Amino acid sequence: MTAEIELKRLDPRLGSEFPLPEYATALSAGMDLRAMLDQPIELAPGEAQLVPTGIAIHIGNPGLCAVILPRSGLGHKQGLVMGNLVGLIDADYQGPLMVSLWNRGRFAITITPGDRVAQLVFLPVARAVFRQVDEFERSARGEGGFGHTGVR
Ligand SMILES: O=c1ccn([C@H]2C[C@H](O)[C@@H](COP(=O)(O)OP(=O)(O)OP(=O)(O)O)O2)c(=O)[nH]1
Ligand SMILES: [Mg+2]
Repeated sequence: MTAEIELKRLDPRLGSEFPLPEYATALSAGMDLRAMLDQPIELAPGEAQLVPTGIAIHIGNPGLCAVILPRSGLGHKQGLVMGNLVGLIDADYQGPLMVSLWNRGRFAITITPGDRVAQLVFLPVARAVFRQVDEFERSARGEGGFGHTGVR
């Protein structure tokens, strides 16, 4: 499925010095977001900083949202992940798209302007309308949860 999404280029270096976010391969689910910093920053172990991506998007469709996820290489090898674990972009958000970069590792990480630091994934959303009931029709799981099926 493809979806047309409005995008504003907030940083003029995008589309000139650096490409705008794009899918790297035909079937990529995420497109990388760049750290559009004025100068390099160093994230000390444990530190988080809010970094602009240089774009704004307006999804404008109640059936869609976007999430900002770590890149697996940076997240696993360097410990560069999101300070909010996952960023959720509402369909009515029109502000600058920001990434919270958190160094969860043990060594300082330097981020250079234009580095691809996270990825943006568009997802379908179901909007719930709650219907209050007194009892649920019994399901196979019932109230079991939190590991009640064991590990093996
Ligand atoms: O990593 C992120 C997470 C969120 N946002 C923007 C888009 C999102 O629609 C908005 C609000 O996010 P959220 O609802 O998760 O944050 P909140 O703390 O509940 O803020 P608000 O009170 O504005 O809803 O902030 C980002 O730019 N980057
Ligand atoms: Mg909110």
